[in-house]
Amino acid sequence: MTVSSNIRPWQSPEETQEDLDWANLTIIDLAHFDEPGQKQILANQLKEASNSDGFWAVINGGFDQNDINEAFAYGRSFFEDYTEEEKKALEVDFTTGNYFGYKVRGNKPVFGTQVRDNTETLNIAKFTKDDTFAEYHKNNFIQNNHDKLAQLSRKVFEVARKLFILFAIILELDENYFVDRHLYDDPSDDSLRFMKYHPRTKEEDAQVENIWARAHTDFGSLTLLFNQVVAGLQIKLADGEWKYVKPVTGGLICNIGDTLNFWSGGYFKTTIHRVVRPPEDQVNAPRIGAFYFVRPGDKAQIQIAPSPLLKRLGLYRETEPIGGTEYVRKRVKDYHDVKGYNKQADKVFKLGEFEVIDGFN
Ligand SMILES: O=C(O)CCC(=O)C(=O)O
Ligand SMILES: [Fe+2]
Repeated sequence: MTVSSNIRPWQSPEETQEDLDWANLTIIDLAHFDEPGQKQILANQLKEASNSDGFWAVINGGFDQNDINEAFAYGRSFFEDYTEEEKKALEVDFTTGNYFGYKVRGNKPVFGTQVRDNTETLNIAKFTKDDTFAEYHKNNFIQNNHDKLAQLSRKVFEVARKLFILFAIILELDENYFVDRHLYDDPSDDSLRFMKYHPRTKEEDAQVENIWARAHTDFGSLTLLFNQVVAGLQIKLADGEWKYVKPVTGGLICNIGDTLNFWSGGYFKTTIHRVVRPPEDQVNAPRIGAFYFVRPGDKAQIQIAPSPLLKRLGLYRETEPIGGTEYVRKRVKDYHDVKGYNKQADKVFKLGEFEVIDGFN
């Protein structure tokens, strides 16, 4: 067994010198969140972002660039310090629709070619008070770093909790409307994710239109991405143009997923995004990703929130509630329990009145 209580420090790769077409992300500074009057100010800023690009960056939510580098150091340790056998001790079983554990690289062909996907992924379930997900923590990496990962998972969730308060304020709901539906200690398929992209050759990438992660929207309520220095993540703006997400030192890049979009009657935008082959000066840099995905669980019934704002805007209607976990598992299964990653352009995923476009060109 590889014991790695000594995690090697992470050296952030150099930023690209290429002049890429960057998106203008709003920066939400949480430094003064708890001071009187601040939440309303931040809610106004977030309203703009969530209503237009659906992506923004958070700073001072308890993370600085050192904390972010530390998270990357843990991610790298999993991918590089553990054997295939140790990693596979906890392998994802997509037939169940839960996405906990390890997904090997290259398990599926892309766009009907011979080229295979280039990502290794580890999804770490929550560390709740009742240890609800203990069975999904059974691998050497998680065991060796249990307390640290538990701390990291809760700490990043705290940023999401603050954002949920702002979303409720925007919709003129009780401040805890979304907080109560996304409690860390309630069971839900949230995950702290580490991901590693393995560069392919130029020729291989050309066969799959240089796509490293096909266009999609995120399944859950909120996604937080630890500042990614290696360019490649692109968002699709309302005018159809793709823009790169620029690194934000010390920032967490956040975006709205399909469930929060539904909860808000479509008011909070869920933005299509993808990952393309990085620029040539970064293509061989290690592209490790660290994320937190917040997803509704059993206690969260997804339905359009009875928001005064949505009512005024004509976006409110009564909807039949959908169980959070039921939705998440069906969606994961539908997306991943397949023979290959194809475009499936305009394919629709439907559960009750909840419809999501699930494939894009
Ligand atoms: O790796 C990235 O930059 C984004 C990946 C992503 O969109 C996802 O895993 O949902
Ligand atoms: Fe995504």
